[in-house]
Amino acid sequence: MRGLLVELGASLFARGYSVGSAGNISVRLPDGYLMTPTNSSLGRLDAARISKLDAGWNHVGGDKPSKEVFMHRAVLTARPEAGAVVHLHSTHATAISCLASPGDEAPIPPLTPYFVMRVGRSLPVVRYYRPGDPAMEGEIHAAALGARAMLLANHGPVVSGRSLVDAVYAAEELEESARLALMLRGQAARGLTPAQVEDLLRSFG
Ligand SMILES: O=C(CO)COP(=O)(O)O
Ligand SMILES: [Zn+2]
Repeated sequence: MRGLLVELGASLFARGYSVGSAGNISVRLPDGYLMTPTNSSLGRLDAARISKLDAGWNHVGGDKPSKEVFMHRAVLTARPEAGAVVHLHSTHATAISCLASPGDEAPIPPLTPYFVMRVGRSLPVVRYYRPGDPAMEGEIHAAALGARAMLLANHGPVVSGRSLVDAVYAAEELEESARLALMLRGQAARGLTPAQVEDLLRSFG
């Protein structure tokens, strides 16, 4: 699992989904959690130094965990089926999180099937909190009860998945869908119909 985390972090970084030391990833284990260390670059994670937390979220190994441990705890506690959480500052999803009126439940319309299949029906926007602020935990938990992914206002996306690979795929799909939504702004785009969305959720949800 550590090797996969290093590989996927490097892949996200190489393709520009994260820059500098932005973003963090957590993975649920049978006896606790792995988390990327604070101030680490997703592009250069060291498998041996990845933070280990026990089942009570106490730091028990590796470097000091991400300052966003509350964000990851909120999602993984709200969604027992989730195996991993990916938080990025990917450009287009973050741009949408900065819109004055992003739309509370559908800041990105259902334009393509893979957005619906990987991200789901709703994408709440959680109000701005300073990075690492423990006060965000309650609202993120509440949002995660009804959604696999969310946008943090003026910050970026938080995406969960059944597995680490699923969470990464969903984070990538969210970013590309945000890019499409911005490209199509002001144009007469044809989104998926509610019936098409329901069909996708029934078939792949
Ligand atoms: O994205 C980040 C803060 O929101 C990065 O923080 P960490 O380096 O502590 O993981
Ligand atoms: Zn962040």
